[in-house]
Amino acid sequence: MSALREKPAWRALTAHQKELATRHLRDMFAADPGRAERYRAEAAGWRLDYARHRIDDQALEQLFALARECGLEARRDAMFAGEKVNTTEQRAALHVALRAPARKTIKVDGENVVPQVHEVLKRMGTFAHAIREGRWLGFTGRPIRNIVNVGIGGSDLGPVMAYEALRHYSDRKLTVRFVSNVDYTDFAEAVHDLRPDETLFIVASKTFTTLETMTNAHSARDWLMKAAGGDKGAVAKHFVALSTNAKAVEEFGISTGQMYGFWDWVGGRYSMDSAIGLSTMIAVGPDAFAEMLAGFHAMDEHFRTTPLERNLPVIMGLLGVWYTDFFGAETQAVLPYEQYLKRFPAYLQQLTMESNGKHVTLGGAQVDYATGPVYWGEPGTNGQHSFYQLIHQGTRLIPCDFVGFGQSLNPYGRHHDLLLANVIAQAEALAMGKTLEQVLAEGIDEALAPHRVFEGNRPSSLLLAERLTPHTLGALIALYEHIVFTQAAIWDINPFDQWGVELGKQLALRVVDEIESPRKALHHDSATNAAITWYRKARRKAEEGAGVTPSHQRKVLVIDIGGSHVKAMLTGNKREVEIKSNRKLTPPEMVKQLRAAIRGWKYDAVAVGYPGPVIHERIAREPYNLGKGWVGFNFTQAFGCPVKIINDAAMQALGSYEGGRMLFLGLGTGLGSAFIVDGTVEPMELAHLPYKKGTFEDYVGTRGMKAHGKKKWQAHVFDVVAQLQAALEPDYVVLGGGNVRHLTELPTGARRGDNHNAFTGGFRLWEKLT
Ligand SMILES: O=P(O)(O)OC[C@H]1O[C@](O)(CO)[C@@H](O)[C@@H]1O
Repeated sequence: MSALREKPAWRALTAHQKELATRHLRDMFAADPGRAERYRAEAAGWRLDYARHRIDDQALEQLFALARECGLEARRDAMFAGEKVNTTEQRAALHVALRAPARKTIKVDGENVVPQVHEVLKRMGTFAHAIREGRWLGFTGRPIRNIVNVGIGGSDLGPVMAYEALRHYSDRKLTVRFVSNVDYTDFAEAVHDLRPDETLFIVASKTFTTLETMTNAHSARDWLMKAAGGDKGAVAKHFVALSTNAKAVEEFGISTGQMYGFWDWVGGRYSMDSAIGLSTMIAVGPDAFAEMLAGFHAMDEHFRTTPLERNLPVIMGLLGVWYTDFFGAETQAVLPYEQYLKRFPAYLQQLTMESNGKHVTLGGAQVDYATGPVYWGEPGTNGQHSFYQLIHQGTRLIPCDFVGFGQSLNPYGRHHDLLLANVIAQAEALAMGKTLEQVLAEGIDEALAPHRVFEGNRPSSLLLAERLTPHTLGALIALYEHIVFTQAAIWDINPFDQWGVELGKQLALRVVDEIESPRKALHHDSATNAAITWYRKARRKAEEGAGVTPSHQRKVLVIDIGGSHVKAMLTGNKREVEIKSNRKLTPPEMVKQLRAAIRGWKYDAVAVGYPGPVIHERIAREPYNLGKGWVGFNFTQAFGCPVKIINDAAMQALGSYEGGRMLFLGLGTGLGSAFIVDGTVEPMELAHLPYKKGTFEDYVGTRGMKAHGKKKWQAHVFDVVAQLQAALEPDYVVLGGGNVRHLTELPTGARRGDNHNAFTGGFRLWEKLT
């Protein structure tokens, strides 16, 4: 049995629950006139009424004892002190530092992080003012009016929720939208009525690698480029990034001057008050954003300093544990009676379920008790006409959190009275119910009476604040963050990691590759294989319907760009065409000359092997041995058909690939490299790794051959291959590139490549449908 179940308080609670399970809230209220007053607590503008819970003083005492036995206070203090409480990622979880006043000191690894936080907030404020005052201009000189936040999970849900919640306070001249889903419909609908020259994209991603966000960000850039006629300068005016990954942001083409950073000690779902909140700040202004942070901080301080017995997050967290572990409740409903909070339940789903959906303890042991419940909800009163039936008369116990405000932000007639009357009445109806006697006394027919009975005894919290303001919103969010923390402390789980999202992500990458390579054999379970096969067919049908050439009939023009020549070949055509290249060759010039050289060739798609880094099929850096203008060049427009770009070594590697784990090394002027594992190509930049007194390239590139002579060069090639074999453990190595012909023999485990394989690689690239 787990240590938790052995704790005295846990045992006492188990016993006491048996007693309380038989008692009705009706009776508890009747027997205890002071109940409502005693079971009420306040903090940071919020009033928590928890009298309608199936508890008594003894249950509460034991719950607080449990919290103490589980070391809640020490765990909380460790979090606030910047200790690495996220143990599986060896990180602090210091979202509380994001809203700490400038005078505070909070250290991570000995460094006070509060000044950095305020530095970023200041920069965000300057930028937000520039947008709000119409001083930030788009590529045609028109002011930015549209803000599109591109992010997902914590980089979307928090900003959307806060924008919706604070819409009343927002600048109505601005249009603020959010794109998260990899479904292109999300993007298409978000921008369909927007002018590109008035639109700012905020690419929000902690890691800047998230598939959905990067896919949408690239589509956003294409959308802008199309309108800006390929003018790359437009990116600087229309894109900012919110991230911890400066390198990836730069590779995408956003300068660090337009990046607002945060830190690895901010978890994605705890980040809406970091730079990730830029869209919120632009919408409501830096002052209101600061007010929201003050609300967060007020609740943080309450959680940090108030005794457990009067501590809102602790009380609510423990009540959640009470129902989850002692009453077997599976879910928790959150029901805001405030239309502006319509996205609050969705936001809470990530906060609570990504945090506490865990099955092992901090020490890695399987738990033998239930952890995080399913959070769900909708704004009232809408839910009343939908799922409340089940809460009132169904067979499940569903604790509810009702949220309401004393004043409406849009007062009119009786609307707010009706709204508040409903939330109060729902809490009462759930707790008190209606007995058979009461039903019969109303003159209801006996046969019908059982259908009209409400068992009652359904628990709920009623959270009330005077008015929805940035401050009360901040405090409300912090309240739930700390509820989650309290529960994690009891359950002895890590609320700050999210390994559970990884497997699906990995498999999706494998499946997408199989979908796009329709000839690839499938080795999943039979149901997965059948689903992929079904979709491959649907996809082909859609392509045929859209008049797109199906992959098996497609004619591909492959272009292999090198420092001295650009070579091209067409599907089904053995003839290779080449033009000269040099240090001045620009992409428009190359396209012009090449088109002249291949006049009469008909193709549906182009594959380009580019001598430099290519990330997500986009050129990431200008080439060393050619002219300028390659980054961001619109090849699709230039060739009038879809174009795929890949690193040149990776293209040759793909053409040389015969399955398994293959390391490819291109021995030429430099050293090209790529690794392919089970069909997935990973371009590499091994050339510049340190080797002897220089780098690999210095010894095995043409320069190395010239400096040391062919014999020594060959010895260096053998040595480099041996080192890489030891490090990467490929099944085989393919040595390609122009200089491979100078090798008199080959290292063990190596095969000779063929430059022609570059073309095969280009054709293979298009075997994957787009
Ligand atoms: O901000 P990022 O790095 O794009 O991540 C987005 C989301 O993806 C997750 O890592 C997993 O779904 C979330 O925790 C996070 O909020």
